[in-house]
Amino acid sequence: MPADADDSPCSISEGQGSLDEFSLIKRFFVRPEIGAGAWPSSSIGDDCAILTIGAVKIAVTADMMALGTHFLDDADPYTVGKKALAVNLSDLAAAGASPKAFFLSIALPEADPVWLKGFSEGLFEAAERFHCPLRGGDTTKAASVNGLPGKTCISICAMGEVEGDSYMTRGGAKPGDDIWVSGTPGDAYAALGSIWGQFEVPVNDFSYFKARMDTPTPRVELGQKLKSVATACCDISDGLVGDLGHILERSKVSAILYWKDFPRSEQMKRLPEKVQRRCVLSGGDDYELLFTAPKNKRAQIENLNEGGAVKVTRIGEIAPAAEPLKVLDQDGKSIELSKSFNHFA
Ligand SMILES: Nc1ncnc2c1ncn2[C@@H]1O[C@H](COP(=O)(O)OP(=O)(O)OP(=O)(O)O)[C@@H](O)[C@H]1O
Ligand SMILES: Cc1ncc(C[n+]2csc(CCOP(=O)(O)O)c2C)c(N)n1
Ligand SMILES: [Mg+2]
Repeated sequence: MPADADDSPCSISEGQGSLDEFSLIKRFFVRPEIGAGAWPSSSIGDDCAILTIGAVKIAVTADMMALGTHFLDDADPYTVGKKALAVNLSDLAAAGASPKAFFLSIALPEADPVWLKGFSEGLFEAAERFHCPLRGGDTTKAASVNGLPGKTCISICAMGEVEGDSYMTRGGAKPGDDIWVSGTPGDAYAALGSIWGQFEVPVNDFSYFKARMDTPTPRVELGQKLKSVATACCDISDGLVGDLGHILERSKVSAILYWKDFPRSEQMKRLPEKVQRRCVLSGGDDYELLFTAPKNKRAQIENLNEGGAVKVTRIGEIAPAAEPLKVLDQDGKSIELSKSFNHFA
């Protein structure tokens, strides 16, 4: 369905006076439209830019990942390659676009054939699975600084086909809409938080959580099915509540979420309640889809769970903008929220 485009030049939230990830984008990179003759697109702030090229629209996204910031320093190269493409395809999924091409730019401290073999195998496994060929890119050396080796940094730009006006953005959620999420968010952070020593997970469950962190499945097929019913959609990279905040801001609405309704993996349910809330609500690295849809689409959306590769679950509803975003526990009390991921907060 045609999504509501937000044409204001500055629609990314600015943090509380500080220069966090989103306030720096807004302050330094969001500009009024200058492109006479350029391919039109709505303002920066969605998972993908939807570019109109004559009668055709394409979805374009770019995601950079660095060892140490997005991957543990000793991450297995196969995992790095596979996840690097998967997170870009996840942005295409959030737009309901079908992957068609990607470009790879990579900075390497050294030309290590063992690392490159593993990386390229992971990368092309994801490319083949989603029929998305590599069409170009750039390769440079990550120079050492003050005697310290440079860090591997990967930037991928992925492009997808949009069918007519059928695509999703973060704008378009309306008061009264249901809020849905795919899969079981929080699992990836259960691995990362335990590696960082913030909490413990049962030894037998760690490999499940680690696999969810290392090998997210971009919900490309689900995105295609949702584009005709959802009013807004995003993927969850920073954390569910933080990413929902982007939908709320773009759509100029608020939301109430019901913690008792949140889908949780069996492994997640074995963790203490406080840890579950931290992981599921604000963990990040989930690459599940978070979307809104009118109540009269419930049966149609629930039908997707018949034979679909991933379940979708209703977790709340969209409220008028005047209300603050709330997550309520089973007694109707507001849950205190941790911050979702933000590179400079
Ligand atoms: N340096 C930049 N210049 C222009 N636009 C940017 C820049 N950095 C981010 N953006 C845009 O700002 C918005 C938020 O960026 P962000 O990387 O958080 O995207 P996201 O989809 O929320 O996260 P992810 O990429 O992890 O899925 C997106 O629309 C993105 O295209
Ligand atoms: C070593 C290490 N530290 C932290 C994280 C978590 N993490 C990094 S970036 C990000 C949000 C998405 O990134 P972006 O906004 O750049 O697309 C998250 C959840 C990780 N996976 N590995
Ligand atoms: Mg995204």
